[in-house]
Amino acid sequence: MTASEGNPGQDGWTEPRATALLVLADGTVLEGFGLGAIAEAPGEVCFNTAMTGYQEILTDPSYAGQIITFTFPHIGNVGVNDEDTETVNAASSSGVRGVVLHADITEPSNWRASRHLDTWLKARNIVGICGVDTRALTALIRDKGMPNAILAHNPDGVFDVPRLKQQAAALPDMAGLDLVPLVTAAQRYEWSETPWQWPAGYGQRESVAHKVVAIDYGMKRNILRLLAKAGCEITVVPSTTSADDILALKPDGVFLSNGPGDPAATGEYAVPVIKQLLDRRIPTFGICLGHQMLALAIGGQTMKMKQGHHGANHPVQDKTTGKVEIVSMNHGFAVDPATLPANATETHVSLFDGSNCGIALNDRPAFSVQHHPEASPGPQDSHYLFTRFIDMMDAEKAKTAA
Ligand SMILES: NC(=O)CC[C@H](N)C(=O)O
Repeated sequence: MTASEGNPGQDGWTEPRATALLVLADGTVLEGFGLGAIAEAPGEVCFNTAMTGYQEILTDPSYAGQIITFTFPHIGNVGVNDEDTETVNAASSSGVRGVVLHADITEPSNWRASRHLDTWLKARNIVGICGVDTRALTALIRDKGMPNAILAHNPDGVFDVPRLKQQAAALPDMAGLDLVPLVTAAQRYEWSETPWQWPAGYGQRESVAHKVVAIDYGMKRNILRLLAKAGCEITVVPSTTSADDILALKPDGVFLSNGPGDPAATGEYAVPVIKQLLDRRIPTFGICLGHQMLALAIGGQTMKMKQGHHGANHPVQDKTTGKVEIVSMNHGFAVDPATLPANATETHVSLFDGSNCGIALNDRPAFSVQHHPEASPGPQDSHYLFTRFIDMMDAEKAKTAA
């Protein structure tokens, strides 16, 4: 059912009846028209300000347990294709649970499109709603923080609102939730694909200079492609892989991936492993959840943000160079810079709200950033942060050789 088709009201065809409801934990009910899967999806509602890249956003495993409200009103115009999916397991539907749109989805208009977004949402079991005043919902999130909610879609327009309200109010807080097990790889695998280039599409790594183990907390393909392009032979390992098993692969460096949920809730398996790798002076690079867990591993703390950062136009300053970058962001937790130990330096900061966006260790070869360089505007196949990681591995190799 789409908004343009509508549904008859109880007294005839005068009023289109709501076929989807977004029921917030505080009892607020937003009505609209259902899209995607016919189901009920619980999640934390965030807003994303990106004007493009919805397929990559909707397939970012970091969004597990969340419902995304797009502030850009027209989503779906270019359809979806078979190439821009970020989840490594293309069939995986364990990421985002729901999507809130202002306008109904139009017919796809793009030469790369292979499907309508609505059909694709159904196939991935993602519930959607359109016809929502997304500006008002965004304002609500900015005022009150990201609420829990249930997004319900029923083409018949019949909803048990009191039950939905009760269930929404009873949902657990995102703080304290470890969602990595939902999205991490079941088995280790090798990666050699490089970024997309006109006209050939995705390529294959040509030469190998470094061996990297990437720990999968919710890995995205384009990060792996940039590592491959930089000359890394990559083995991706599940999130619970021990430090001994990682060291047995003799890595020149370790990459800590992005991922969903509360970084502090991954304590038992992730942080102790990262600590051991740091003690062995393995060069380490972390992005987003990986950044937050590197901070935890050195004794820092993370905290829940009120509205989080989700979008493609966030200004971040690299304090080591003074340069300001416009970056992609997707996080609801942040490292508290006041808790960083003396052997760590804050390297990046958000110019939007001053929150921490990067750290480097002074006594060991390790650094990490909160934002997503592989998804940020600019020359993505040669991003300087990936070069920094390569340089770090080179420097450490030179040191051990000397
Ligand atoms: N993209 C990510 O890796 C997100 C990290 C973490 N789940 C957060 O929300 O802050």
